[in-house]
Amino acid sequence: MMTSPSHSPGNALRRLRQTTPLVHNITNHVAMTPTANTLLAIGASPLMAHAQQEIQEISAISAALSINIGTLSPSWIEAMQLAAMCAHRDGKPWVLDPVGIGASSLRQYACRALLEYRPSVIRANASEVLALAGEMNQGRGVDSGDDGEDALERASRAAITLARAQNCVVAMTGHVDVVTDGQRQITIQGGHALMGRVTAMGCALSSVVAAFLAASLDGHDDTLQATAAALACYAEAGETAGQSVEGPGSFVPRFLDALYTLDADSTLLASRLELTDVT
Ligand SMILES: Nc1ncnc2c1ncn2[C@@H]1O[C@H](COP(=O)(O)OP(=O)(O)O)[C@@H](O)[C@H]1O
Ligand SMILES: Cc1ncsc1CCOP(=O)(O)O
Ligand SMILES: [Mg+2]
Repeated sequence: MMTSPSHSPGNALRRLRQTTPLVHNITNHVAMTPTANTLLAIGASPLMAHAQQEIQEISAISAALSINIGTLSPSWIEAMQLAAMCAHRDGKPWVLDPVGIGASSLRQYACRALLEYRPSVIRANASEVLALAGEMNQGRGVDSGDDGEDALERASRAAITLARAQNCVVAMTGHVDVVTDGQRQITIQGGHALMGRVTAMGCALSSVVAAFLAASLDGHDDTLQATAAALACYAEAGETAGQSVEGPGSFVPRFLDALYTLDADSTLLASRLELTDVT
């Protein structure tokens, strides 16, 4: 449960829909269209832009930034650094998605460079969290690895270590989601196994987190609460979509519809969250 009703995921969703925050995305080739559709479905406004020459102007009009290293190139890394620098300088929230960081030294270099600009949130699967926390883990390309209880416990500890080291919130997703700022931890239940069978679900979620930060940080929720709200909405939509589909193909449109029709008054949203202090 969240600490007070005013911090409920439903209220955060309502604020997002009322404010339609513009989210600047520098994301990968695979995730661009799914991410834009996902942001539109939940009620935010997407903008994809990665040319260095326009980053400063785009940054000036955006409410939040989402950077995703899924399909890197050297010129994109420079654009990412510039965008992260602008967000950091202007006090705007930004999210880093370290897709497949264990898979190459270019990805590791890019993340190291980007972490200099202090992301508000790192949103990653367990393999990526382990790799970023320095617990050598190559993962399986862009996907997560073991889903067992011991693996979840180990990855949760790594998420806490990472949150403390980077002084940010870490949102680690999988069959259970764990969000931590290093002192508190919120677990989020829900979603559907098919979410792991559709590409760019995590990438799009990172941008949804950015949208929730834009809508909620201004005197409403803190970064941990806003991130947990995003994950609760995603989990709820995923669970709803998964109830009546045959496979990944039909899951995608059902998921977009479920985000679009998500009921901000649903009591299920807050019940998905469990807050604990970290020892
Ligand atoms: N087995 C699962 N059961 C329920 N939800 C899942 C499952 N696998 C992934 N998800 C959900 O899918 C979304 C993307 O998470 P994840 O697959 O960990 O990211 P990525 O696509 O970056 O690897 C999250 O909302 C997560 O909760
Ligand atoms: C398959 C793939 N390859 C490079 S980026 C990408 C998309 C990864 O998406 P997600 O991390 O959301 O599953
Ligand atoms: Mg991912």
